[in-house]
Amino acid sequence: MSEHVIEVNNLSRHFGKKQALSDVSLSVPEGCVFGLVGENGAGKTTLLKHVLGFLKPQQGSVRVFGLDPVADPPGVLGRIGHLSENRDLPAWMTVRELIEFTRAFYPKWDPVYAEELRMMFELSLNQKVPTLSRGQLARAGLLVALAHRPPLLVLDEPSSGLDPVVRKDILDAIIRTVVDEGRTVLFSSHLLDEVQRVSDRIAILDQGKLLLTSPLDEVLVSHYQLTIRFLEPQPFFPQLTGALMWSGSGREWKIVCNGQKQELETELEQLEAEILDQTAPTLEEIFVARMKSAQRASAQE
Ligand SMILES: Nc1ncnc2c1ncn2[C@@H]1O[C@H](COP(=O)(O)OP(=O)(O)OP(=O)(O)O)[C@@H](O)[C@H]1O
Repeated sequence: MSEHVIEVNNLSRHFGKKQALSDVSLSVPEGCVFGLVGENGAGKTTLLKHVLGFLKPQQGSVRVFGLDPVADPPGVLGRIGHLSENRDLPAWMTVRELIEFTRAFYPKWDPVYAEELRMMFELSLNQKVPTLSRGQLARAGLLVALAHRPPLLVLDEPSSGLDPVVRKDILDAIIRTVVDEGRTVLFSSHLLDEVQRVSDRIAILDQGKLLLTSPLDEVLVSHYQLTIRFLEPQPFFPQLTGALMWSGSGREWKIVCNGQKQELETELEQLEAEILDQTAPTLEEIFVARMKSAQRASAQE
């Protein structure tokens, strides 16, 4: 098997006139937590469905464990723990039946771990699936995704419906345990602080296009935030190399930038502007800056 658990090459997908994915290429190395981020409708679920083999690529290819997930569903799905966006669990079952039913599909099901997770998630065996709250549904979905100790976990918005305490304590613990055991996690999330906390690598999707895919620490060190003061008030923010997003008015502005600082510093000198402060932006600030910059670029096309 290649060292990449998932390889996506030039994947494109449209639904009617809607281009949901456009020439997306990325790879997920073994043993990594890969966070997939993007606004609503960016194409995250569509990408995950291709990884699971639920959608066939219209263009490009997807390989999971070196296999085509559409051609070999047992070879791929049997090794994946999956939490879907809609948590679509069988509505007629109790939690006990859900556990027994799912167990039948997985020879490597670990009943002791399943029980540990059930206790941790405070799920009662006799509760019926339709009566579970959103948070309980997510926890039940996570339980059945995890209890066969799959080498790959694919989680679509795992935090959605979980309260902050559960989210932080349980999700982080699960994700770290999975990776400490050498397994791999691919998850999508809107919660950028969470993605920053747990991910080794990230990808940002914007309207079906891949804006960036990189190790998280590289993303963080290649962006910086400056507070600058001009000699004279500026009616508009001037063009500056690497500036992705700016806010402010008059003489003082805050900017989020990407890339080498040297060129920007020279430009600031020429504009008689001084740097008052430099900080490291959070992933959320970088994400917003990248989206704004992409929107400006597409408005100019
Ligand atoms: N089966 C489908 N039929 C028609 N359009 C679809 C279908 N599935 C997805 N789309 C469209 O493709 C685009 C990408 O959808 P997708 O669900 O992948 O986005 P997402 O990033 O997961 O969004 P969210 O964060 O809201 O879950 C959206 O415009 C969506 O409406």
